[in-house]
Amino acid sequence: MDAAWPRCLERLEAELPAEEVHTWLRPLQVESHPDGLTLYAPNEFVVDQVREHYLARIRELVAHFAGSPAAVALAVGSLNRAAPARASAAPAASAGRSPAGPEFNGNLDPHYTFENFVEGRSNQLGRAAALQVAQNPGKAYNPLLLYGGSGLGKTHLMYAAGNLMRQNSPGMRVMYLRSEQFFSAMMKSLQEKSMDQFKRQFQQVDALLIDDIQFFAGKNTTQEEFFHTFNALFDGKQQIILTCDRYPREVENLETRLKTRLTWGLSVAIEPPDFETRAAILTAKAAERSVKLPEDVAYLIAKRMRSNVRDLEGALNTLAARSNFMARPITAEFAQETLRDLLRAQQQVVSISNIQKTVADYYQLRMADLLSKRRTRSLARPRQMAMALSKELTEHSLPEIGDAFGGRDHTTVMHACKVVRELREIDGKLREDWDKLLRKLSE
Ligand SMILES: Nc1ncnc2c1ncn2[C@@H]1O[C@H](COP(=O)(O)OP(=O)(O)OP(=O)(O)O)[C@@H](O)[C@H]1O
Repeated sequence: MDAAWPRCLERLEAELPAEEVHTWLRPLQVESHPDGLTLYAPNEFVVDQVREHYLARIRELVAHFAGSPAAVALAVGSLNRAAPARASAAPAASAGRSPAGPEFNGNLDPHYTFENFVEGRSNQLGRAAALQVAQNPGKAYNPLLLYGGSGLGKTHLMYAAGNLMRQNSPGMRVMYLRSEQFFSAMMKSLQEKSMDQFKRQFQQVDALLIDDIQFFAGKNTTQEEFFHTFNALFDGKQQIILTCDRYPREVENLETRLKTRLTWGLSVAIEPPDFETRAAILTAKAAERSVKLPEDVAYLIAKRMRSNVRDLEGALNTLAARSNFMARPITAEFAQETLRDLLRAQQQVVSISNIQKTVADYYQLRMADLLSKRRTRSLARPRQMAMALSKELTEHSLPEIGDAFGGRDHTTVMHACKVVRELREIDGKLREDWDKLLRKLSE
């Protein structure tokens, strides 16, 4: 019976999307008996999801691998200790919360930590804020809201904060939920008239981490419920960490009072990583997976793929798999060949003229002025920005960029890149302009 579960899980991994396995099945702990298994889930949401969507298939597979009929039971709890019956769970005032229940021990992926998060200018603030919160939960910033485009590391930072909180205080009850999970659990509780129980779960946590709250847009009942949950946690000084794909005030169909609450604490933007950070992420991920990725290949991919970190990882995975499969080392040529379509698709996005137009629009200048020989400051700085962006975002050489800017010398372009790089360090406004332009051009 002991071997049945790992084999069953392996089969389910082949049958189901990785995310489902990761969210619902991997957190389960298994206890085998002579006549079957008990699967312990970290909380009731997981029990419900597993029962509803996977239990029948799990039963089939366990019977198959055990070679005999087998009973499969589901329960909230862990191998060491089953959870007390729900009804006896103490309603929680902050100070009087009961000791850590096993129902709060799951759903955080331990793989995502601060150690394996690569820091760069695009995520420096977010990382620092998440670290602060993890070290002083409920005290530093509440709520902490991380916002920004898809695949930029928001969830990674959120997990890292949760994992560090648990590492620092092993009894700490940290609950991670994607907004969809909050929504479906709430709907179910409404149907079953068990809202008290639903609410109690949140009152008992020390930290609640909710991912992708833009999902609440247009769902009024969920927003209402979340609003109350939020207030109760906030009043109890329980830490709240949230992520959103944009600044909450820009999310349509989100109640104003909720938008206000969400930004009460600290809101930090996570920006697309710059070239150096992209290369460092690739190198770190390759090392983590023992993939031999030469520096020039890391630079090649980082230069061309600017959209998000998830795509970078995808490119690395593709390279590693093909290199393994074909028993060929990863070289620049191999990478060009393997990632040809992917790189071409990315490269088409930005041309120098596209950059010039975007910069001219941004600073409300005419193209002709941007490309002219006039050197007034109001023109010179935007021109330097456009040149530096062309170097950052395209494959063109310095002389080619000079040519495209009204026939300027390549040393002028080099100087522009240097000026912009230095100013980005000391001039907040210019840094903001740079980030906004990068974002516009990477969309
Ligand atoms: N700075 C970084 N260092 C290391 N890995 C990173 C970094 N940024 C992102 N990643 C990785 O990129 C992948 C996508 O990140 P994550 O899931 O956190 O993105 P997200 O911003 O939450 O996106 P979404 O809004 O789509 O959920 C993860 O595998 C994560 O580990």
